[in-house]
Amino acid sequence: PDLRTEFLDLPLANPLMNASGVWCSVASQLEALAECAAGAMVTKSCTLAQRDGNPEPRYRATPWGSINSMGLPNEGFPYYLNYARCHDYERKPLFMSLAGLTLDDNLTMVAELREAVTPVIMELNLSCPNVPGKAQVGYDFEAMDTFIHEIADAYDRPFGVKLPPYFDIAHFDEAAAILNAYPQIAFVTCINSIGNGLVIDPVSETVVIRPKDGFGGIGGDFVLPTALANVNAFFRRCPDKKIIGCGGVRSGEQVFLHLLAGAALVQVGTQLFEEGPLIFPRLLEELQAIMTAKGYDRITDFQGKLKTL
Ligand SMILES: C=Cc1c(C(=O)O)[nH]c(=O)[nH]c1=O
Repeated sequence: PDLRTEFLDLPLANPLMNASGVWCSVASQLEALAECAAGAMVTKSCTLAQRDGNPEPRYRATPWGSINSMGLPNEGFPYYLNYARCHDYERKPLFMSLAGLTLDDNLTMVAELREAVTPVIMELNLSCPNVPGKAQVGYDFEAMDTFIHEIADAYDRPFGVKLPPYFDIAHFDEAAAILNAYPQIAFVTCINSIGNGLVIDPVSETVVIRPKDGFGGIGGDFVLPTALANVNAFFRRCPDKKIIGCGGVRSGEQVFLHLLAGAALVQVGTQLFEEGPLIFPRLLEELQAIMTAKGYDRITDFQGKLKTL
């Protein structure tokens, strides 16, 4: 079967990519992603200045997924802009995730990104759950509208937003109404981790990560139904935008489900953290086996064709 696809008129070898934050913080990781089998890649969300992030341990894998409270550690915007200037865009598209701590910081980064002659695709992160004292913009619809309005004005190109998971139909409606007011928003990435979960070790009777009394973003198997719901909810509500699916992908089957639910591309986070970039050939093989078994020749044979009862 043919796994080729396209995104914003760019050809991709396949619909897979990393989730921002995983295997994409430093040049050696970005180079590994550029060389691996994934069809695209995204950088770690960056702030204007370099950040150390939260104290360790700040990530833990569990049998059903992961918990993290990294605290937005990153090399700073100039580092990733420099990588974007050196990236081989013939090989695969590069997305750049921005997560400025203030609207002004985001505007500063966006203005510079606009001036930089590079075909990088901006993914604006509105959903970081782990910066102490910073509420998620994605859960404050007024702030979200203001952020998007200002950033759309400052950036003259199509861009996307990374959203937190929503759990209420009224919130899907309200978030989609904001996004649909901005044709410049070409894609929506659903979901970021489910914020502020708590993993407890029954033997030591202790939390498993140091920051925030052990509270952190949840990823992995556990978030799959929520991820699929958010992908499908925005797929239904934003017909003029592409949806990038993220959450709960550990095998070709979950890639298939995200595509069926309406995802154009599919990001891998927790399982990439655990397995490394060699996960991508495995996921592609597994997806092709599913497509062969079902008689699908290409992605568009089933993409977005989820059936209801
Ligand atoms: C950008 C910060 C994020 C982080 C983090 O750096 O703590 N963790 C997540 O699960 N999602 C984020 O968006």
